Amino acid sequence: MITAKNVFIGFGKAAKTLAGALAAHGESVIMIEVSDKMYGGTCINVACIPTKTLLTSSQNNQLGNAQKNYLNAIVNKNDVTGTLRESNLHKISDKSTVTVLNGRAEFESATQLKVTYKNGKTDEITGERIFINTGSTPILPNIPGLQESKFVKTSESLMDQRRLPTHLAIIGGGYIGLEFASIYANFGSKVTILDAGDKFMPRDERELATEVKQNLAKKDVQFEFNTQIDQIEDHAGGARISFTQNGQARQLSVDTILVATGRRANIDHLGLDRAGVETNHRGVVVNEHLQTNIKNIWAMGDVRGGAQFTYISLDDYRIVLDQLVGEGKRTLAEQELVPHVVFLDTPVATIGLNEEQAKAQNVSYKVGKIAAASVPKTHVLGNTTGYLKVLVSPDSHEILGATLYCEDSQELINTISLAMHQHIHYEVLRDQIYSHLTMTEAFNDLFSAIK
Ligand SMILES: Cc1cc2nc3c(=O)[nH]c(=O)nc-3n(C[C@H](O)[C@H](O)[C@H](O)COP(=O)(O)OP(=O)(O)OC[C@H]3O[C@@H](n4cnc5c(N)ncnc54)[C@H](O)[C@@H]3O)c2cc1C
Ligand SMILES: NC(=O)c1ccc[n+]([C@@H]2O[C@H](COP(=O)([O-])OP(=O)(O)OC[C@H]3O[C@@H](n4cnc5c(N)ncnc54)[C@H](O)[C@@H]3O)[C@@H](O)[C@H]2O)c1
Repeated sequence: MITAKNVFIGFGKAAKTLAGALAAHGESVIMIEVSDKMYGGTCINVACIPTKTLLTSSQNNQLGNAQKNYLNAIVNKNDVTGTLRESNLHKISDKSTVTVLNGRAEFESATQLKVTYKNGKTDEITGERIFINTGSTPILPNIPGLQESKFVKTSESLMDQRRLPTHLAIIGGGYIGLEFASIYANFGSKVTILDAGDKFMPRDERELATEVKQNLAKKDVQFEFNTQIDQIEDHAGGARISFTQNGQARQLSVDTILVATGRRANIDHLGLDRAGVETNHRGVVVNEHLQTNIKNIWAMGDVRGGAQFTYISLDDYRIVLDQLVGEGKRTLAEQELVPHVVFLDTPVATIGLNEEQAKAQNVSYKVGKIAAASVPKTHVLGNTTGYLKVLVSPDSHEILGATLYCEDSQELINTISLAMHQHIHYEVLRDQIYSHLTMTEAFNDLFSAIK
């Protein structure tokens, strides 16, 4: 029997950060991670870091042999994730009060876990507090032939494929579908996105969706909406996708298929019923402090069924830490207003209300919009695509929302987020002295354009 005050299931963003903080308070910690290829969690190893590394490589793509460029990028991506995995492991394991166990954890009761190692041996673990941070896993839709096909990949397995697809079909046009479309199109694959929905980027304003779609189409990314996939059949060198679109039967033959139809909480085989932990269709049920119905058990990150982002998992750590060693005031309420970024060649970053939502909700607003091409830095960067748009309240002068489709929008959006959270009047951003030459200086013109 191994005992610690704090036991973590899964080496995710929230777990590793909370484990480090509790160890810094001198508390004992056991971190259980099922895969030695996953120290640091999903983001580091198979999600954010490798996709953004591949995106960067694909943008710096040399002319010449596309397969060679792609293979070099995969090798580089593996180097980056390997380095970060190692440093993430040591950040925790080097602390004197922390033990990292490489095995699969499951509950035996509310205070006891069993860990099963690769060699079949097991250990019994007891913890005063247990934290579930097991992440999420791809949803594989129930399509005949999908599970059996040799050519069907998930985001994780596609990034391990060393052959550049000639024609990549992506089932699902959400975050993963769009980001992978951008990456693989840059490397030279033809890409077709098949989505069940009838709208491109349904959560965003049409003006944005139209521009993004046109720019992806210029890279030979094709879109098929309203599709219902009926079957996938392998043939020599590829697979045939049979689908129905607006009542018509259609087929598409490709050499690789990426399934990107969402992710579900990783709660299978955790023995949550033996601990009495309540779950629902989204994942582990938690209150606004991330406590489950069992007093000594918390759930953080994707597994608790909320928004699936690394920065949300990181904020979950803050909520729990505040309860354990702080004032217990921090709750999920802080997460209601957060930025969203889709990392395309020209990244899309949004927060709060867009103009269509403001109109639909009868919110009074003033709007400022400038073309990305009016920002000098976009010319230096060689990408003048897109626009920057903000909505402000005519009464409070606070920012209601922003839609930024331009170079470095993933960075710019954080300043807008800060201003919104701190209730800063838009004139402050308008009149601020920004360094030159930067994208941030666009705020002078953007907020001056408010009408
Ligand atoms: C392709 C892709 C790209 C993404 N890009 C971004 C992005 O750019 N920005 C962003 O904010 N978010 C992005 N996300 C989402 C982000 O990766 C996740 O929201 C985040 O990693 C979830 O972290 P987590 O803390 O919930 O747990 P995770 O990091 O998922 O960690 C869970 C860990 O638990 C382990 N585990 C599972 N079961 C057990 C068990 N029984 N015993 C022991 N260990 C177990 C797993 O092996 C894993 O290491 C992306 C996701 C994907 C798939
Ligand atoms: N930049 C980022 O922050 C980032 C990047 C990648 C992933 N993520 C996270 O990972 C999560 C999962 O990403 P995702 O792209 O898998 O999910 P998603 O929810 O973003 O998109 C899923 C898409 O699949 C479509 N779909 C569902 N079932 C289908 C079917 N049977 N046939 C055809 N289309 C179908 C949906 O209409 C939707 O457009 C995201 O929600 C996000 O939280 C974040």
